[in-house]
Amino acid sequence: MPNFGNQVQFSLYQTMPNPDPERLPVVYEEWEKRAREVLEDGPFYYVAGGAGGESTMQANLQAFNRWKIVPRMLREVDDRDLTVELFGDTYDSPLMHAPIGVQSIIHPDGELASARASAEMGVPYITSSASTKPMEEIAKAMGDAPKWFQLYWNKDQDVTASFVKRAEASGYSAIVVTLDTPMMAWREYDLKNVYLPFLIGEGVGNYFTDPAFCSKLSKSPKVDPASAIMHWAKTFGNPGLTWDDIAFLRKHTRLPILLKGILHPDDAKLALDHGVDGVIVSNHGGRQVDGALGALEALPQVCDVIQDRIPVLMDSGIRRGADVIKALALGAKAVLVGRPCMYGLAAAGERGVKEVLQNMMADMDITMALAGERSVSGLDKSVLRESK
Ligand SMILES: Cc1cc2nc3c(=O)[nH]c(=O)nc-3n(C[C@H](O)[C@H](O)[C@H](O)COP(=O)(O)O)c2cc1C
Ligand SMILES: CCCCCCC(=O)C(=O)O
Repeated sequence: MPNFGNQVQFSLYQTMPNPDPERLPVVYEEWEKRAREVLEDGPFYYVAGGAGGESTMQANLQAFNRWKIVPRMLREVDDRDLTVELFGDTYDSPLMHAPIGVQSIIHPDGELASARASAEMGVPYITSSASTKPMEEIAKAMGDAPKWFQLYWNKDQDVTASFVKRAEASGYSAIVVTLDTPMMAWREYDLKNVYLPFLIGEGVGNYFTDPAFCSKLSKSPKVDPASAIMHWAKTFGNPGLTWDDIAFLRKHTRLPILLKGILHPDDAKLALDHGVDGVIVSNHGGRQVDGALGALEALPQVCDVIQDRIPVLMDSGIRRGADVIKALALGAKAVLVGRPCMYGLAAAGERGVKEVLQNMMADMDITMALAGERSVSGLDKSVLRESK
């Protein structure tokens, strides 16, 4: 994909001197502002808010400011390579669409719009267990485009096993197990707004179409949705899980397993000891533990422990191309993009998500070139300096 960034940049400049007044934002803060304009308080703050006083959300952004790029000159950066290899597959770029549930609260097309936009951009889409649309429908909307499945480990092991089986059957090529959400955090805005999407039936699409889940109900979700939601609420989270349970998952799938939510180096070591295939350094976008460290702060230590034996990915705070470059230079193989895509979805549906991903990819490509690097796989710490 040589000069991808410049092509996107020129197509934006081509509208000079009369830019289309309807054109979509380029600036991240303007996407967020657009989302604020179109969404009610409940959904907007569900997306934009974090746990407690949101100090972790702030830490995520501040962590990127602590690292500065030190550009190199005269390094023949005309042809660039954004591709990355993960689990034997080659992806067009190191960007992935983060698993995000309940997207119908943001746009009526919900996950279908995000998945299609990701497919168009060659960005792997990670379908959330808490999607409003069933995982099979999302997979179908994407055709052969790359897709992974994110698992919320249900208290009912039959449901967990069934989700993994359905994901395999519908063409997902990796399982991302999110470990940091055994229960909902203390989210002040949602409590203030008395807003929890699941209680109005959003985010249960995968459960209400699951044979194992439905077999435990006395009436089908269609006949008695309120009881089905109550059953969902009782079984959704699984705070009793331990590292020993990873063996159960390994027994139920041949797909690569990645653990999402790893921040502590000791947990990185345990992940290796338990034979998983990858880890994702993440604090869930500051939505779970208030007062936690920024995800980028945790990345170098996790990478030190992993020592390239399995891929390390990261998310939480990726907003612009430079953030991607910093995360890759500190050892991430790829990054997950979360809230920016959701603001794109709110503002302009599928087109909005595509625009956000395309611009981030272009920005990343140009920033990499200007920093003096030709390929994402060549990025390392030598391009960065830590500012005290
Ligand atoms: C509205 C919303 C819903 C989310 N739903 C899920 C989910 O279902 N599963 C999951 O693993 N992570 C979920 N996440 C966390 C994201 O995958 C990702 O870790 C986070 O958005 C990264 O932070 P950032 O968006 O601030 O960069 C959600 C995040 C948001 C904003
Ligand atoms: C009951 C907790 C559900 C959380 C699912 C969606 C999610 O991960 C989020 O951050 O919101």
